[in-house]
Amino acid sequence: MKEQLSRLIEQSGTEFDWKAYKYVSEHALEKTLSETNALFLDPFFNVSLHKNVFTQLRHLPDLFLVNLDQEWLCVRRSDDHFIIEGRAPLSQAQMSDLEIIYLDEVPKKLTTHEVLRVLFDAFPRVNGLLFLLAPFALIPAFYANLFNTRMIYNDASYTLIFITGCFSLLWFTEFFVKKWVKFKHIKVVDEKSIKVEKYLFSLLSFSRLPNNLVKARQIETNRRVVWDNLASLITDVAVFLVAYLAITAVLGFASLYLLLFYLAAASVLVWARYKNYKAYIEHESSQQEMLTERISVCGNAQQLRFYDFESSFSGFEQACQKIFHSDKRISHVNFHWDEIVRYTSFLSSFCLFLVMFYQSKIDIGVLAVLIALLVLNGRISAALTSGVSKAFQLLVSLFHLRKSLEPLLDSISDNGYARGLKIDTISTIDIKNVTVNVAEQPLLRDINLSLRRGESYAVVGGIGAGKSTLLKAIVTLHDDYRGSIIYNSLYDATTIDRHVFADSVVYLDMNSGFIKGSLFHNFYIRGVRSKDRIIQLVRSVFSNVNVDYEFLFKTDITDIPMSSGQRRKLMLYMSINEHKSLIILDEALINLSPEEILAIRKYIAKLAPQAILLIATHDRMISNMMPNVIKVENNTAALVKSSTVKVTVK
Ligand SMILES: Nc1ncnc2c1ncn2[C@@H]1O[C@H](COP(=O)(O)OP(=O)(O)OP(=O)(O)O)[C@@H](O)[C@H]1O
Repeated sequence: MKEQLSRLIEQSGTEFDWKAYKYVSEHALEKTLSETNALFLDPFFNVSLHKNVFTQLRHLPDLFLVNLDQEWLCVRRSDDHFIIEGRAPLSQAQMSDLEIIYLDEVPKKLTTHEVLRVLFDAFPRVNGLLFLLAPFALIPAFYANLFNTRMIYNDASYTLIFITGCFSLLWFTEFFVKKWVKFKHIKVVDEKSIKVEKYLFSLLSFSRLPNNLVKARQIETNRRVVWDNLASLITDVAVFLVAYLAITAVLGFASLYLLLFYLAAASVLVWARYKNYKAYIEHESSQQEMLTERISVCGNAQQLRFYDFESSFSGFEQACQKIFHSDKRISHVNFHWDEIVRYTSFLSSFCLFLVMFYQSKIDIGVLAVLIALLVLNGRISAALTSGVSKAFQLLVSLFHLRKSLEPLLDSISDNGYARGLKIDTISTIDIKNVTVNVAEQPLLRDINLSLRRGESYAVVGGIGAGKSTLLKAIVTLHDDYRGSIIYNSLYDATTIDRHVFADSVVYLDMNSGFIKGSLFHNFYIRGVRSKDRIIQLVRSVFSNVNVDYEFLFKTDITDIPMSSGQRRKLMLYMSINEHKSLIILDEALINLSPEEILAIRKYIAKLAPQAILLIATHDRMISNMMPNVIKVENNTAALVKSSTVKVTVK
């Protein structure tokens, strides 16, 4: 059992205290699980093991342990099959009603500061080896000093070749160890990066931030810069220390004068770099603006042809000018920086010569290692300038990380961090004394509505009346409201688990799009998993296309040419299935012919006859077709036509 548990934990990739796990003895299952649960160390998720019997196959997680004939086995889900190592895959029928153990991961509520601390903690420890590699920096110095020895003037050149061979060996050793450290660093960084992405991905749907694409992109680029720059910084500090100690070993007390020079040089370098901190920050923010501008322009590329070119370009041009301006400032900064670096290196040689000049009066022998000291001195000034530069980039990246993380994390609603209540199906929704606010102003007041299973409702009203906002509030996409929205007469909407929404709710509006990936993937993530059904539905949408393996599983959905109607129809078919008990279509039937609308309606009635169906529409045909009508007007919403109760409208 313990072995299988460790396989499950290992395969999940979560962080775990393996050392302490050694001492967990196998007791009764529940006790083993609770002792194991105490050992999860994941910085981003609260992880816990659970035992359960899943009656609904679709609720099975992708990775779990199953109790088969008194033996626990690790199972991975692949489409509709369940893969067990060393055994034939199990079918759905074989899986039903079995006891399983699975991992549940709930995102932790972290502040920006805590996320940054996790990023620092995640810095690959293997980079510590770079300190040990620093003495290799002495190789070029020793080698260059060969010219100061008699060996080079020896008649037999093979002595030089032999010595060079020995030095090359050392170089190669350093190269291979460094390469190994680099690969390990990249491997760990990749593993940690995916965790950060998983954390942000799990919270994204709870964010109310309009431009979280730009924020997510900022986090993506800057977290890597932090890890990479820290590694380089370690190398620079180590090389500086080793090379300086080597110089001290030769020059003794006199090396202190050099140290004073390095400290002065470091102060000038820090000043030169950091005085342009603002320029770098501005540069990044104008890059963000440019990205937002490009997204807007590219997203409307075809429309541009019908706009006035000069006026539409002038908006874009302003963003360009802003970025050119900051580019120019950065170029100036870098030009000056390069010159300061060159001059620092020149001055450091001068300083060394000066120290050597006086030191040679005390000990003439130091001149024998002049070349070695020159090389070491060069390494020190290179490490100094590179160190200051890396530390600067680190600081800039941390600034951007903070600036992106803060608004993103602040915008996450609290239910993103909690496991809510699980309900099998949504049978009623009661909206009680609800006042919905938009931009902190009441938009809809005192709404009281009861939505019942199997009933269909049209939601009508003028443009901007608040139909979409009301529908969003029902499915917790809009949470600025007073009053309560109660599911199944008992549970407040905000306390319902996200899995319930994924499993039981369809929410489509005009902006709903496909997720990058194959057609099959798009059906799969929306809960339609039977290949036969998918093929049948795809054929009904693309009547002239050969629906083969390539089309279904390989071609990216964004590369499939389709009309607006086909897009809309496909989206509806891939979202509706027999497990849906709440279907919200906010203007999602536009682009469809009356026949198609009727067909969709029948499809819903056939697959999910007990679902609560809400259709927000301006289309009279659709609202006339619906047995119940909710009218949103005069800052409130009320049922104006009902299949069960006669409603009188004043
Ligand atoms: N995120 C938001 N921030 C500020 N105001 C908003 C936001 N979303 C909607 N609104 C405002 O709330 C009001 C209602 O918008 P909503 O989209 O709910 O209307 P609607 O009835 O669905 O309109 P339509 O039929 O045009 O789609 C509008 O005045 C709109 O400007």
